[in-house]
Amino acid sequence: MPASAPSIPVVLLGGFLGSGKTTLLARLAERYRQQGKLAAVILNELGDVSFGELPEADMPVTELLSGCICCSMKADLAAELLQLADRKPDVILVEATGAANPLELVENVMEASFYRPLHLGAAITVVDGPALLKLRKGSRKTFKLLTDGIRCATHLVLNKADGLHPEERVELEQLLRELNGGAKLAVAVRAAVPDGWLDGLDRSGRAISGEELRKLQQAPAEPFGDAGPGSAPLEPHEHLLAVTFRPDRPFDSRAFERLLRRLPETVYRAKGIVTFTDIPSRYLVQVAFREADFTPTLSTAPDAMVFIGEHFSREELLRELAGLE
Ligand SMILES: Nc1nc2c(ncn2[C@@H]2O[C@H](COP(=O)(O)OP(=O)(O)OP(=O)(O)O)[C@@H](O)[C@H]2O)c(=O)[nH]1
Repeated sequence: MPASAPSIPVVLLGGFLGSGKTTLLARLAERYRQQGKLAAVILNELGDVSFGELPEADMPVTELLSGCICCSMKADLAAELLQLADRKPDVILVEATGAANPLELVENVMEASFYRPLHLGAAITVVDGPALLKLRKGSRKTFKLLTDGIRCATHLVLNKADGLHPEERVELEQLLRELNGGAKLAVAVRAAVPDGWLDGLDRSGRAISGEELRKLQQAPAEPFGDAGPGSAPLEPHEHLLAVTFRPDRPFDSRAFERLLRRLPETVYRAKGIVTFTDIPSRYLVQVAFREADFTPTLSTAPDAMVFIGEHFSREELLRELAGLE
């Protein structure tokens, strides 16, 4: 590698399932487009299908499906980063799965930087405010995944502020500052972060150093919550389950909505494309913590839904879904 080769910033977008990573990614991609910069994108999904949630844009987009770039697809991430670096984009945006172990991710990007002129420009963690309030009383492993993500960020977005009471917002801002006082914090609705927050996002100045990373890995327990002490060594996220359903035929929209409302609370995320018998358009369906969004779509991808969560029965869910048809 020539010593003078300009280093390409890698911007990591992490955050728990459904927190708003893709929403932020679309905003960042649009910002770079307006600036006449080439952004390359790596999208990672735990499930084996993707639903084209990014708006059409003239940029290289690579999808890594059926695994997580923090662990099982670590080598795929490295290979993609190296290949993309050879195309010399101005920035590489990497959207992780909502289940990724953030510290592993940071480490994996840093490893790739040994082989090509690239560096970790920023590690953004998007936090779903209302979900964080729920999850701190829930599963310990999931809460730890969330707080690890908050701790290792250079930039934090407290998203879905539209679902927070003012006092909850203050409480969460305080929690985020306690967990990571050094990160640049933005409070946002639909990941609409202020311009100032984005300035210098891809600069090489503030990135996590190896020493900081080691400190994070030894970080002490969470300051509050029912999750209990969190100083145990990093755990994988195998407790999270992803189930894909591919319907053979369209079904009734009302029965589907009823099914979504009946899902266990621990099915944190569901998304997909479906065709209904009683409505003409096909729909992109997004469910995050029981908040459902239906958007008409012109996608030609086949119908499929992915459900991600913990402590739920794959068989029971698939049986209920099959009952819709
Ligand atoms: N109410 C509300 N909904 C939001 C906000 N930001 C995003 N959403 C919705 O939350 C859902 C998930 O948003 P995404 O951007 O797809 O989240 P994600 O983190 O990329 O999701 P995964 O990668 O699947 O984990 C979508 O239905 C969004 O429209 C927000 O600030 N407020």
